[in-house]
Amino acid sequence: MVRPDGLPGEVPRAVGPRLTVKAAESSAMTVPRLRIDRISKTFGRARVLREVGLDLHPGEIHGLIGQNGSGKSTLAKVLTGYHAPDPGGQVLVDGTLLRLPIRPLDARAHGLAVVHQSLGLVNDYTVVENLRAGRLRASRFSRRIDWRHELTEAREVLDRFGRSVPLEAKVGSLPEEDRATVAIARAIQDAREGSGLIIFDESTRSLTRRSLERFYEMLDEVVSSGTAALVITHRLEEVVDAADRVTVLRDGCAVESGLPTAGLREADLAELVVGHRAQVASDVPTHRLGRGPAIVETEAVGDSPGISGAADVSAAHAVADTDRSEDPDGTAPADSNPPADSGTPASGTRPATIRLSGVSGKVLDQVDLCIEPGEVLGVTGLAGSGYEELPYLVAGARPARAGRFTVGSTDLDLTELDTQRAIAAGVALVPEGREHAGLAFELSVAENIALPRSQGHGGWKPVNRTAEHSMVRHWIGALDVRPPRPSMPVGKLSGGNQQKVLLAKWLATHPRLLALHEPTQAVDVGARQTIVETIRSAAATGCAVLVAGSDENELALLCDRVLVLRDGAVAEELTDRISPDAIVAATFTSAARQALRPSARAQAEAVAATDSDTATPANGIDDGTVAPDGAVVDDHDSITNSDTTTVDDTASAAENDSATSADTSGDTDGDTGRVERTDSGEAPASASAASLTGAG
Ligand SMILES: Nc1ncnc2c1ncn2[C@@H]1O[C@H](COP(=O)(O)OP(=O)(O)OP(=O)(O)O)[C@@H](O)[C@H]1O
Repeated sequence: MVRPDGLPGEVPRAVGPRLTVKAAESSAMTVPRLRIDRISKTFGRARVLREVGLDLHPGEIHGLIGQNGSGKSTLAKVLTGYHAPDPGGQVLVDGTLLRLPIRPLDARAHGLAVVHQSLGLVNDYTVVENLRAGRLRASRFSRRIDWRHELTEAREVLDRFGRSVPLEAKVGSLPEEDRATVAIARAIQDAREGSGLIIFDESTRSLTRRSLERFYEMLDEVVSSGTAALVITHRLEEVVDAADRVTVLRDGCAVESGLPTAGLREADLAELVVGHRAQVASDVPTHRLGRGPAIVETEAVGDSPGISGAADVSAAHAVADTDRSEDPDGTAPADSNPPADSGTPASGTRPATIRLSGVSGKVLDQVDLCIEPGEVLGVTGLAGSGYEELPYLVAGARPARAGRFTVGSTDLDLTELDTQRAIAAGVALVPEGREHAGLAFELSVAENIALPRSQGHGGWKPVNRTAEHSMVRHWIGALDVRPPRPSMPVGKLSGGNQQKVLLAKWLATHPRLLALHEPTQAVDVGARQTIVETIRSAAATGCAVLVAGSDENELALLCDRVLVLRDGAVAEELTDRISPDAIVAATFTSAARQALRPSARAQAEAVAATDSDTATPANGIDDGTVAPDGAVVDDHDSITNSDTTTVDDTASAAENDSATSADTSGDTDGDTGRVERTDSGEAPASASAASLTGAG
């Protein structure tokens, strides 16, 4: 069937409203909470948003999806005033036209909150400081901050999440899931009943299944008062399950705007995202290689001295020796850098089984496992079960209490392993949290990819620029990094493209063991396929791959074998029929995944059933089929915390930033020698302000 809009694929089915009753009533009766009309944005000569239009209704959860680099984060940043849009567009909140570029104070006054992809936390601040920044109150008498009160407030906010995050820990020392929890909780605490809207830019990406379910429970509560939410995500299942409607960006254009999600499947959304049929987890064949060695497990949960943060992982890897001169049997891949770096290991590599024995960390206790060359082994479990530690322990990035790493005649004591030795032995670690542990954002794509190979044992090695250039080009091509410009600062790439660079950086070392933590986080459905294929190609050349992940879809796509951990030990091994459902069942020891937003789904299905003959058109929801009474409209007065002492005025910092972000400075394109005009105001005035505004 040919679509009227000329796009590939079938016309999406107009399957009737899947809105919650309140959202549907509101949409029929009220002005949109947010209306974006013809918003465009150009960086230099690249137009990354093209006349985007989108309505967000009171009480709805609206998904925003699209390929990496399609402009989702840019749109979110336009809405907070971080970017000035091109002239010509409009943004209205509850019918009120906002001045463009949006002033952060205006955004705030209209109840517009954003959790940016980078989470916007200050790593050196504690959890309570991050949660309460901008809201801290001084005692009336002493004029000092009442920390007891602040702790109570912060605890209450986190309790809603049902996740215990240490309130006085520095945020930089927390695992990604806790960091995401803090950022989301901070936005949700500001939600004002019946008004405002919250934008979540890929903020759920590091939430494990339970936390995701809890997140949507909370969000459901928040939107049921009339607040609206825009959820930017690559997890299509999240959109199908939890969003009322969805907007799809492709190359900066809204190819669908406000499409009801009722009746849509992940595959439909994938097709809309990439423009053609793409593989999703439900397409994965249920048979798998299933060639795992026997597993030995033990029970008790151990304790160990504190784990050093992952923040130093990248730097340590970067300065580590890549000569592998400590490799006693000479089986480690050589540090060759062939011009046509095809991804095959250097000659002389003899694939050998990797044996990990008695591995104990903070949670892991005496775990034994083997990974065959060419095998992709997944490890998963509930948060805190220990699976997240494994990649870091084998890469020397966190201290092990005990354990050995054996491959060929190389036998390493994990308690003495550091990142330099691990790299020398052919272990590459792709950590979670690329922002603070994986990439140097100010450096170019080429510099990041070349970093692990650029330093030798005891000093700098001469660099063969030609070989390096072709190696970098090879990996940019293999992983389809967009735009394919080696000279582009990594910080200016979209999140998914940054993830591809991170992977390229370590694949380029031709590791013998590639240890990955959440490797397809924040990548779109098409890029996920590319990454999966690239990892499998590395495996096909003899690399052993260890994937620690919480995303059952990713594990099902990628792995030959999956180990499910509980309480620091291997509890189950899946060797065949590795489907997302099988992984979830083994992880939660329950039969099925819970729906993310069961109440809304039930309501939507009921509405869809009764109104099936008056189906909603694909391009809008105002079909007048829903009874008008009970619509939720709330007036929203601007908030000014005049009676509170503010320690950090994030809004004004962001405003300061947006004032300077009017496309004035040049970004030199090293490939062409051209100077391109780009947004100069990317870095807000101070690091803390940048973090707190969250953009970047
Ligand atoms: N400050 C900037 N200067 C130049 N180009 C930029 C800048 N910020 C973003 N871009 C480019 O704009 C395009 C859209 O990026 P954006 O981050 O909005 O994509 P996205 O849809 O959020 O992608 P992802 O899903 O990977 O996060 C990308 O090509 C990106 O490289």
